Amino acid sequence: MDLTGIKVKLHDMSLRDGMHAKRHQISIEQMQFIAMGLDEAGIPLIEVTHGDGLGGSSLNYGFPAHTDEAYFKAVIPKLKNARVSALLLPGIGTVDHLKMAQANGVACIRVATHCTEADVSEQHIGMAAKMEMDTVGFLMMAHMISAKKLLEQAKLMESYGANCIYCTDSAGFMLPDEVTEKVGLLRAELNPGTEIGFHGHHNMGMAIANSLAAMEAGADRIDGSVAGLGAGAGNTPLEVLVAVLERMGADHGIDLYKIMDVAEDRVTPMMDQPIRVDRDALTLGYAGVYSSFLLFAKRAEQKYGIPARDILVELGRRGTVGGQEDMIEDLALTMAKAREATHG
Ligand SMILES: C[C@H](O)CC(=O)C(=O)O
Ligand SMILES: [Mn+2]
Repeated sequence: MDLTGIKVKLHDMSLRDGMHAKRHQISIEQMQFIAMGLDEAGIPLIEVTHGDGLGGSSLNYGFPAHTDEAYFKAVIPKLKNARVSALLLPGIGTVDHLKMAQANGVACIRVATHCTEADVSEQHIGMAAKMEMDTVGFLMMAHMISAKKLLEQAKLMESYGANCIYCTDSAGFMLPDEVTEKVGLLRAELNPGTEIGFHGHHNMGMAIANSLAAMEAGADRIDGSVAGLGAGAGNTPLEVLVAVLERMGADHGIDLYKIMDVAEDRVTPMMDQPIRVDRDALTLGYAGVYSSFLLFAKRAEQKYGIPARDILVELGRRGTVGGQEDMIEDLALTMAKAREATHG
């Protein structure tokens, strides 16, 4: 693979996808400390939002330590160069959230839908584009449909005004060939001016390889998290990706030692548990399950005595998708009752 001179924009997820791993409890001071480190290392884009996006604060998704608005007000004025993005899932986040984000200095809105539901993004993408924001369409769980179907959904988002479209491997299920096929088709068929992005999870240990495959297939933006802080086994670990890109001679614009230090000195010390491919995280990838279900399944294991792995496998078999977090406890309870009926 030759990525010599290939330009890529790295987008940090530790303060948004990382919120899942921290049960949305990152403090204001931690947010500022990490964001400033990322900025100094040259990361151009930093996502700051509840793990489930603007308006995610709820019983279903989890209540955060602070509001999105409080995080924006604390973080954005501290940044010298980096711009901040916010995630928005239509139905959870509203147009009012979008306006609040822009008023607080958010430059980029990423409108996320399940990969078959791009049509629900029309209002939010249209509004963000009209507000002249960097407007991204983010197609989640992209392993669940064919490349052709993904392209159809991507074209819808592009037609609503998105200037960048993401292929999102929410379950960390994809292998490099699938990434090549999907990102390659988006690159070939979308408008040449539309950027392409890839968001990976490390559940099968493939996040770096998949990100490289995405770049080779034409992706302009790659998501990752420092020290991998993110849902499941985490996102593409940014400091590792930067080291690999450095070796390959790609044009990434990041200071390698500074990003390593952010990972080691700022992010790792605040992890509640090691972010690694443990058997449950591996099951997410293997069974194609939404990464943010991991901690819900682990909690259900504690409560009902059903192994998280069994719960996750069943969630995968049922084809559950983001937004169905309430199903996890329901399923664990059903499985516990069935087990009791069988074993007495
Ligand atoms: C709301 C999800 O956490 C978005 C995401 O990062 C993914 O689908 O992956
Ligand atoms: Mn993610």
